[in-house]
Amino acid sequence: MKQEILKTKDLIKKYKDNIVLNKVNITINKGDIYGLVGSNGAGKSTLMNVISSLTMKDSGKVYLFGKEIAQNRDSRNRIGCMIENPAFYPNLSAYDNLKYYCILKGIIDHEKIHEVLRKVKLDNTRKKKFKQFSLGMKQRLGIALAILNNPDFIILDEPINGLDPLGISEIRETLLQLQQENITILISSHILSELYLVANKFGFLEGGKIIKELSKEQLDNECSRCLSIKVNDIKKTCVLLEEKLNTTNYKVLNEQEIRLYD
Ligand SMILES: Nc1ncnc2c1ncn2[C@@H]1O[C@H](COP(=O)(O)OP(=O)(O)OP(=O)(O)O)[C@@H](O)[C@H]1O
Repeated sequence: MKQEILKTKDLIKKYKDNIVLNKVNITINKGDIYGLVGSNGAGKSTLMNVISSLTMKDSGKVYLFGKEIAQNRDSRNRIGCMIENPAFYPNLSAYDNLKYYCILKGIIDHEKIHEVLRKVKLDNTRKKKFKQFSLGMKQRLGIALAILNNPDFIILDEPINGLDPLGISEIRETLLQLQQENITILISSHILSELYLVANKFGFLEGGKIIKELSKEQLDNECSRCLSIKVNDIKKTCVLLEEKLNTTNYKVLNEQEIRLYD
C-alpha cells in the first residue's frame, strides 16, 4: 500500500456564516501530483492554507505523513509552499532573492541556492532582475523557494495560471523532475485542461465540497465519449453487444447500467 502523505477528514472552515470548506476529505499518496480543481471561490486556497497551517480550521482533521498536524508540528518543516504570489524584490536577481530567504529561514549552505535554481532551470539567469522575468520564470522562482528547505511535500497554489503552453510545459517538466526525486505535490488550478497536463490524481472542489476524487485513468474514462445504457437484463445485453454488435468495448457499471465506448 502506498504511503499516505496527506489526508483530511471532514475538514470544515467557516468565515462567519460562510462555510468555505464543507467536510473536505482528500487523500494524497507518496509520489502523487495531485491536482485540486475548482472555479474561483471554490475554496482551493483556503484548503491549502489550512493544510499548511496558515489558516485555522474550525473542525475536522489534517494528517500529514501519517500523523495529525495538531500533534506533530515537525511535519510543517517537511512542507514547502507557494500560496499566493511570494514576495520577491523586483530589483534583485533570482540568486539574491533566494539568498534573502535563506537568511530568513536560517539556511547557511548557500550552495543550496544553486541547486534549487538548477532544478527549476533558472541557473542561467545570472544578474537578470526579477522584474525582467517572464511570468513562467517568476512562477518557477516561487517553486525554487518552496523547495529551498528540502521538503517532502510541496503545495503550489495556481502556479500555471495565465501561462502559455511553453510556460506550462516548463512547469510540468520541473514538477515531473521533483516527483522523480520523491517529492509529493499538491497543485491547484481552475482550469482542468491545464492541470490534466501535470497531475496524476484529481480532486474536484465545488462550493467548498469535494464532489469527486479521480485518478487520471478514471478521469479519462469519465471523459471519454460513451453511450450510457440502462437495461433490465445485464447478461442478455452483454451477449447482444458481443454477438450482434461485435464489440467488447463496454463496461458494466452495475446491475442496470452499461457504458458502451464504441
Ligand atoms: N480571509 C477571509 N475572510 C472571509 N472570507 C474569505 C477569506 N478568505 C477567503 N474567503 C472566502 O472563502 C471562499 C473561498 O475562497 P478561496 O480563496 O479559498 O477560493 P479559491 O478556490 O482559491 O478561489 P480563487 O481561484 O479565486 O483563488 C470565497 O468565498 C472567499 O470570499
